[in-house]
Amino acid sequence: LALAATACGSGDETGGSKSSGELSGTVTWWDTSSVGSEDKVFKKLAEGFEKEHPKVDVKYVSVPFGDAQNKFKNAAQAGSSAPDVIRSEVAWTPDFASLGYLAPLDGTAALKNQDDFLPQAVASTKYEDKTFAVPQVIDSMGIFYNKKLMEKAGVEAPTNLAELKSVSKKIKDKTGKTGLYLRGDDPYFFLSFLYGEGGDLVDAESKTVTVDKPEGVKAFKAVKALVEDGTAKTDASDGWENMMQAFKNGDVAMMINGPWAVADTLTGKEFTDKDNLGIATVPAGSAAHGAPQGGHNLAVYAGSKNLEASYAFVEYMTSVESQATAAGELNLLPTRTSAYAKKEAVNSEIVGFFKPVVETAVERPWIPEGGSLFAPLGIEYTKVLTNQTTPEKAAKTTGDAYRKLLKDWK
Ligand SMILES: C[C@H]1O[C@H](O[C@H]2[C@H](O)[C@@H](O)[C@@H](O[C@H]3[C@H](O)[C@@H](O)[C@@H](O[C@H]4[C@H](O)[C@@H](O)[C@@H](O)O[C@@H]4CO)O[C@@H]3CO)O[C@@H]2CO)[C@H](O)[C@H](O)[C@@H]1N[C@H]1C[C@@H](CO)[C@H](O)[C@@H](O)[C@@H]1O
Repeated sequence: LALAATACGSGDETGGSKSSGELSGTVTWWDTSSVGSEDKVFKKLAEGFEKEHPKVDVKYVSVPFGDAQNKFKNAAQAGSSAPDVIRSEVAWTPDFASLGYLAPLDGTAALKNQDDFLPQAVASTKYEDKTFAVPQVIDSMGIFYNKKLMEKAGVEAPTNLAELKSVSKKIKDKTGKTGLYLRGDDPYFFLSFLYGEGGDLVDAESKTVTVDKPEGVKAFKAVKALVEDGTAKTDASDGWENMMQAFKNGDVAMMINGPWAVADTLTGKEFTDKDNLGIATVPAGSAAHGAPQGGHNLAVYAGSKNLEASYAFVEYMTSVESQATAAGELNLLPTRTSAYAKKEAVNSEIVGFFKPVVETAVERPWIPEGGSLFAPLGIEYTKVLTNQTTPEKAAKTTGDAYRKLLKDWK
């Protein structure tokens, strides 16, 4: 497969699979999973596919989550160097599908036992009644806590914002540590507070922007107060690194995060005994209680020259067995109902905790613009947390930006 090795596209030179039915050629796969923890497991799964299809060469390419969406759009638009398969985050999928960059999968080998998938995971793979991706992982958020630190302070995991404040005060008094690390450079970490005040970014049903309603202002006030009263610490940049270091080193007792953070968390000195990691549902706000739905799908590039092998690869990587492996080795949540019955998933406390959480996670509008709502929100969210704007202005500015993005929405 020397040719395949040089193929930067989708195995044009090898022309893909022969009609003989035996799959062959190259499948280039852009994987956005975390390097150093998740990527090892997914690479190994891809090698398993190659063993089953010795004439197929999977070219594994690790692409950082923050770069992949635009990198794929640019490559697909240029019609060259786009991968055959992309790990497409739930909000990217309708965006790519609306641009015609994804192969419809209905009736192909990529889609097996479709009704085995969780309906809320399937939702982000549909566009104009066609299926453009296969759900790989689903996730939501919870409050991670350091049991030893909590015990030392004589406190339990907080169930609402008032308790979050009082628990953090006791932690500070008894251990000198800050209660919560609140990620300030990624607005996804604001959503559970927005839902907690009974708010949301938009209401897709009625095509109404809702982030600038009173509930949105209250949510911005709530997170501002957490930082101002010392309950939480935050950063305007390098939030992921700072949050993970602070929690892994025991500099903070709690962080709000998701299953994708577990593998990395367990490498922290505070969690060599993994039983020291506790996870509870996010704290409720003054009006409601909710966590966002996230996750990733596998999609096939519409211009792939090796569709058959790509379909088979996607099916393999989203199969019950592959999902059980990801659950067992990385505590990631399957998107197939049947995978939750596999022993790897049953034996994962984290999967057991998050299953009901993802089942009740707040649905997001799977519209092409859905992902674009985060950039303007992120700017205002970070400015609120660093005292560069007021909650009222942040809500209004974000709402105005949304109405420019979402034509004819109220
Ligand atoms: C700003 C971005 O807003 C949105 O993203 C939302 C997202 O929709 C939310 O769902 C949520 O994602 C969860 C995610 O569900 C959750 O699984 C986890 O992901 C783990 C993986 O699990 C882990 O394996 C590993 O990969 O690492 C992943 C990340 O840790 O955590 C994610 C949240 O971090 O939150 C995202 C917002 O962050 C847009 O969609 C864009 O992404 C946009 N960025 C663009 C911006 C363009 C220029 O403006 C720039 O030019 C473009 O190139 C950039 O793409």
